[in-house]
Amino acid sequence: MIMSRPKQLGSKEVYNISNLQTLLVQGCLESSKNPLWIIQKSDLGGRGLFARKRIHKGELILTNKPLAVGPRNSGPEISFCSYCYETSDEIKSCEKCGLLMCSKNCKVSQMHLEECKFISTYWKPKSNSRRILSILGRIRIYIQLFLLSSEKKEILLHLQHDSTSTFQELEAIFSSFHIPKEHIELMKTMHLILKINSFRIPSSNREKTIRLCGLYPLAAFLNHSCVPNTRNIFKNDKTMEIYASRDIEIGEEILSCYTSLIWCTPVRRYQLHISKNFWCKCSRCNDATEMGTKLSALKCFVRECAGALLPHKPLIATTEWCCDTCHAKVPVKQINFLQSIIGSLVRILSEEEEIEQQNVILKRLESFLPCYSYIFLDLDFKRALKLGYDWGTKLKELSESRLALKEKLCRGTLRTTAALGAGDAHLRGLLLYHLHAALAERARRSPDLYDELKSEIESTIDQAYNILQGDISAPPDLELRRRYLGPGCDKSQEERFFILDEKKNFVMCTQ
Ligand SMILES: C[S@@+](CC[C@H](N)C(=O)[O-])C[C@H]1O[C@@H](n2cnc3c(N)ncnc32)[C@H](O)[C@@H]1O
Repeated sequence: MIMSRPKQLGSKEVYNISNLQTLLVQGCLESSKNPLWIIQKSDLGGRGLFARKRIHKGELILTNKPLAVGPRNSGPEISFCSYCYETSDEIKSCEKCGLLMCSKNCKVSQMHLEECKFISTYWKPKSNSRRILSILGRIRIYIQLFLLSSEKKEILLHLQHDSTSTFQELEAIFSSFHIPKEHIELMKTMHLILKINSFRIPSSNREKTIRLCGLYPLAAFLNHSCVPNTRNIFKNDKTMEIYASRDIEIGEEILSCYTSLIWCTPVRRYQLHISKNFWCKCSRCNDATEMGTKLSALKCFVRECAGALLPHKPLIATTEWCCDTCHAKVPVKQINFLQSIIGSLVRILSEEEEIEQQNVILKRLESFLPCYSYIFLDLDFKRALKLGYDWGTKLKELSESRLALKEKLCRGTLRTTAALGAGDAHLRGLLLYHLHAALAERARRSPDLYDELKSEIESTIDQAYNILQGDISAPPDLELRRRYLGPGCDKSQEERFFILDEKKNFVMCTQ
């Protein structure tokens, strides 16, 4: 049970990289014995995974099972099963350990039996109140880490940890349970490791589960880039698969993205600093124009000038901003002030569900922001996905103009993500799916248009399928649409469009 606290990553750990490679290959047995990756020292920071051979776009690079999965820290206090993480009102606590569970299946699972023994032996709740028992479910991720095999624990202790984090989130636990002192110390270490290395697991489309994160021992060695060359897929059993989102050359670092591709440089860098404790220095962060997209831009303050203000030295937080047309310079203080006003408007915008109301706020934002600002891109992306799928209106019920808007938003957002060099990122898969859905709906309404739209209807669903297949958050009818509306289907037009009938589609998707 005793584990020593990992040291800060230093030259000794880098020196031990070949041992680490062996440890990871042996400890992550789900990966092939002849991996496509090798662990090496990275210029970005610490160690990273590098391509041992040329990896082609779409190729599976690695498969990784989590060491532990648990609820993300944030989130509302809702009742959920500590094992399957489904939300339910039918939750009862185990009379031995107090963990809350929804069914006998969860209660008799091997995992619960082991954890139940551990909790009832070492951790005593100070009361049996529901609040305290629900805390136990939220910290099961630590219990899973305590119970790892010695081989897996060794990998865990090689992971980088955040030396600056506080333990505020753990205080509620320490004050609610009698926990041995050495466990408290270990939980603090685990907390630091989880902060830097855990991955958000997307929510499943089928079950109502709470928001989860997982610790993936091999994927934890992937460094970050704001223009990554991989995408992650999470399977139903929470296994992660990493695919190449573009071709990766031999010796090139394999990079993941810890943040949103759509956000602009100052926002991404700040979020990475807060969440993962580093200032990103990747090629996109170092390019003020972000591959020519100018997502960070503000309108120039000089009257009559149609130029855009961009950070002069984007890696320096205090850098002045310069106009790309009249070359006027603006101190960062003024920029920060304006950005805080924009931030308040964006907060109102994100709470507003009505497109008409959103448009009023957008008009105000247009006074400060050029049309290519990331704020409009982010909104376009959300609207493209929600139109016909959320806001209480189904695709079939969308007006002609809203359907055309959905198509336009998908195309515009796809163009910008392509300019960023994001390759076959997850977000491109979603946009292609929604573009396909809008085109197919147009052809369903006007069958005469089918021949004209057919090849794009087919290619968009085919590409979306190749990117999203197998992911727990993929649209439920992805596979069905590809089978009926994708390339190579020999059914008649009428038969192919049969699946757009919602009731039949639903029955077939759940079969
Ligand atoms: C999940 S770990 C990645 C593996 C890590 N390099 C190691 O040696 O264990 C994340 C940490 O790696 C470093 N890192 C990852 N990507 C980076 C980047 N683009 N720029 C600077 N540091 C980065 C940061 O210290 C970050 O907190």
